Amino acid sequence: MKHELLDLSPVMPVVVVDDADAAVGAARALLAGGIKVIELTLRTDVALAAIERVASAVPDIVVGAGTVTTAGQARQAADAGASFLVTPGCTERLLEAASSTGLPFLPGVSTVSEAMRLAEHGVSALKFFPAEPSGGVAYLKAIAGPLPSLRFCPTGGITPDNAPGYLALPTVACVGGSWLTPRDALSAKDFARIETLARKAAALR
Ligand SMILES: O=C(O)C(=O)C[C@H](O)[C@H](O)COP(=O)(O)O
Repeated sequence: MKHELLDLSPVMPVVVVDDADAAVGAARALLAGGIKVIELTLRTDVALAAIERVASAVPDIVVGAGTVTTAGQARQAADAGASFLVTPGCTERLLEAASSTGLPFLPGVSTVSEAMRLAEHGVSALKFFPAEPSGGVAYLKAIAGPLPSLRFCPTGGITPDNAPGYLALPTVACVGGSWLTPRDALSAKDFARIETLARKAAALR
């Protein structure tokens, strides 16, 4: 993944959508709040349709696919118009499939060896997942120490309160989190609330 994509916003919103229309509204609200990127997770049946809709209806936001766990999903996300792929972990097959899409790829890692293995394949931007359960800021500091050329997007358990601690690390480009798009706000189509959360998140760095 090109580091520039991670530099678009201090927070990568991780969004679980049940409705493609709500995804479009959420993307517009995030953008209005100053967040220029959105990760739509392939956790629901409508996710691919939502990626397609957001990519065409909100061209100013960079839309990626999250929770990509199989080679088939990597191809489907690319076909739907995703601009990047995020995975919670990585396998040989997934790495191959993601590489063959030509899309920027942000694979999840939580150990030094996983990070080193991906670095051998030329992947230098990594999702640190699950960030808080794995050991948080102190743990990331320790694993990033011997790998100073890598950059991380910690995700999993990140909140507005603990985000600044991660963002202060030189190896952290941005953090990922679902708190900008609460499920109840999405289902109520409360986009004003999402915009307010986005504005606060955009000001984190
Ligand atoms: O779906 C994926 O690919 C994941 O890696 C999991 C998500 O990143 C986390 O669910 C977001 O974590 P929270 O901000 O703690 O809700």
